Amino acid sequence: MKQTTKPRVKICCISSIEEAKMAIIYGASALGLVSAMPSGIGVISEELIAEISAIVPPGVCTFLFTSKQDVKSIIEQQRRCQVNTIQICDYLTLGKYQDLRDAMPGIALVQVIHVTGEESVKEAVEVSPLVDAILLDSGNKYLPIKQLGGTGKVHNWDISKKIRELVDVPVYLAGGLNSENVTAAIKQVSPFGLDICTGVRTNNKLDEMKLSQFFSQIYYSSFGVDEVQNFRE
Ligand SMILES: O=C(O)c1ccccc1NCC(=O)[C@H](O)[C@H](O)COP(=O)(O)O
Repeated sequence: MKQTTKPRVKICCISSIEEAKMAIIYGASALGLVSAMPSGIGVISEELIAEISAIVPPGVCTFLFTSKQDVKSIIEQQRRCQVNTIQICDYLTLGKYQDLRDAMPGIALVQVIHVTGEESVKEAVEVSPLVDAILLDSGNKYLPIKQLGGTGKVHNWDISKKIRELVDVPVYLAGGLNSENVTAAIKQVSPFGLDICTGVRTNNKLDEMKLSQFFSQIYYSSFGVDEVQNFRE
């Protein structure tokens, strides 16, 4: 996928209608709604996910983060939560992506790849034709208690860049982003989208000042990028 000079922004770990409204006002193009996970601080109930999802205006995507690995449970979860995008944070063990597509036409599928090393490149390239987007994060699904996101940690962006260049679907970059490193992230990886949780929060609550700084930084980062011509070709 070609580089993106002005990335979309997904604000994650949304935990109330007020947080959703704040993120949208500042310019979020997507909201991340985290359902049951083996670890992490961003989890909310499916009832609350459905409530938040219901007030999101057209043009803003609602991502359901799921740790479920079988398609039947994922389909049931989407029906309960009424989101328009499913973010699969682990890998599928029962069923196929096509089963999800058949059961949920119009619902976008995003597969998370936790970037742990060069092996992540193969993983991303193999899964990319089956999904609508890839999200590169810093979790570790091999730990005794899996970490599937919200780590606040940066991974190796050289690998992320390589993945972005090799796959034909949009790539979101996640993991430890904040207003201080986002310019470097955009320059180095040029992802389609940015995903942030910890970097815009204080004591687990969405922090308006950090949110504002993050969006301002992205706005300023998009000036002076000399690859715009490239993108237009
Ligand atoms: O935040 C959590 O508790 C969480 C747990 C398991 C999967 C996802 C989770 N959060 C949502 C995200 O995927 C984050 O937006 C992403 O990992 C980036 O997080 P951060 O490094 O904290 O910005």
